[in-house]
Amino acid sequence: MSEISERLLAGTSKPARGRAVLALEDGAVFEGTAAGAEGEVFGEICFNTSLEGYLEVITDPSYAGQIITMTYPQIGNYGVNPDDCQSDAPALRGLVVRDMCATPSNWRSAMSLPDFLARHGVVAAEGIDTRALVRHIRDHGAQRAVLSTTDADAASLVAKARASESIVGVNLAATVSRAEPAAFTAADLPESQRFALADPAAPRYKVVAYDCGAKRSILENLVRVGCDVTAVPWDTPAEEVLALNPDGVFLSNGPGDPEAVEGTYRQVEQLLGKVPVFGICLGHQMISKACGAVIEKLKFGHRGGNQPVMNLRTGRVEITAQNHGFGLVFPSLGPLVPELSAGFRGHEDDLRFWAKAKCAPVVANERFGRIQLTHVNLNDGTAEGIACLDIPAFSVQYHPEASPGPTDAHYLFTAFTRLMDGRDDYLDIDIATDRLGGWRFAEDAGAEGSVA
Ligand SMILES: NC(=O)CC[C@H](N)C(=O)O
Repeated sequence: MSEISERLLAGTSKPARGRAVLALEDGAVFEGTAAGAEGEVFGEICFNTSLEGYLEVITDPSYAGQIITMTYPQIGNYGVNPDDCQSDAPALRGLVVRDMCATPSNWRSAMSLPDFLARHGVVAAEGIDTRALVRHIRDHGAQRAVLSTTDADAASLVAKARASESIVGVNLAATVSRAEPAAFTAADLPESQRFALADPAAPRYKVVAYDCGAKRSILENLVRVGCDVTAVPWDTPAEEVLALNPDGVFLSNGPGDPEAVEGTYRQVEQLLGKVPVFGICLGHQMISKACGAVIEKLKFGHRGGNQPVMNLRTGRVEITAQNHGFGLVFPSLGPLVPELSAGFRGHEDDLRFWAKAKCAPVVANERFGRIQLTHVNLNDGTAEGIACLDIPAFSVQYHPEASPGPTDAHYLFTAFTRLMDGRDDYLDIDIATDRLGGWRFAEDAGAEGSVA
């Protein structure tokens, strides 16, 4: 068993029993039964709509500071497999489900989910009316909350939620980054996934990855498309990164408020234009911040595996995995360039305008030249991706690595390799030939770049 798997499975704590109560700052209270560690935790209450993949959600460092409820009612059915984990410990503060399964049935499972949560100190509740809770969050927005197995008094808990710290303005990336640089190579790919995944491409690109709480599967996908990855701490000075002479720099996902991660985006300002850059989620927000953009807090965010996104350059729609609570305000990047923005009438708040206009609009950014809006969320018209046209850099707000979720957007990893190859058409990949890239049967489909 790998060192990481051992750490993930260590411990002997048993799940708490008895009542568990969730209280929100607006006074809403939900009662259930304890299904994880004993204790009392504070965090932002959010929901995730994935039908499966609870383990990837629980161990995704981007959930630091949050209490997550799953809309899918049965959680834990297939147990805990360390190879699916996205980091070596859960980062979220608490978990709320309708029905927790304590007796999983799955040949890959090493233990039950309640045992796993108890061992890692994650407070959890089951038996909560999660449909009511999710509707409440949708109507009233994400907010501060407390989940407790030690205090069952509603008034006391609501007061505690109101007195708790907001995640806004807090640098949570620093809490889940790494202390030292480390290589991530083909040797780090989990053995047990070989039955489904193609062998990685031979390493051709030296990539430095800013680790602001990177999901393992992102690093794995970079390796699979031929990157030799060195993961570095979130605030590594740009000069140190450039001294490594990389072919490209990758900016990872990460938790919390991007405004507070100044130690990363100040470095990105120095890197843009000097080396090809690709960012995912928080990484996309870091590129946006480096370009001087405004980032807004979304009402309740996008978390799940069924978010439709249109690639405005190709007109293709991808079903994507997402996890973010903040988003780029695209118009804040600069004024539109009329001759590159067909149907131009000025900036539109609802970016679905550009989907209807069949146009990927371009703005003139003061710092880095022309920037194109490449991807739009079709549910709510928010920005999901940008590409710099005068320097080699692009980013997406969503998760091409999925884990959990659909693999339609895998082509973006291939696109990064094409960017490092110096190709102007790096983003114009037909997802029909690359959407399964990396999976073993993709070899037959002729997936580009992702198989050896
Ligand atoms: N998954 C991520 O990288 C999350 C990005 C950021 N912390 C947000 O919530 O918007």
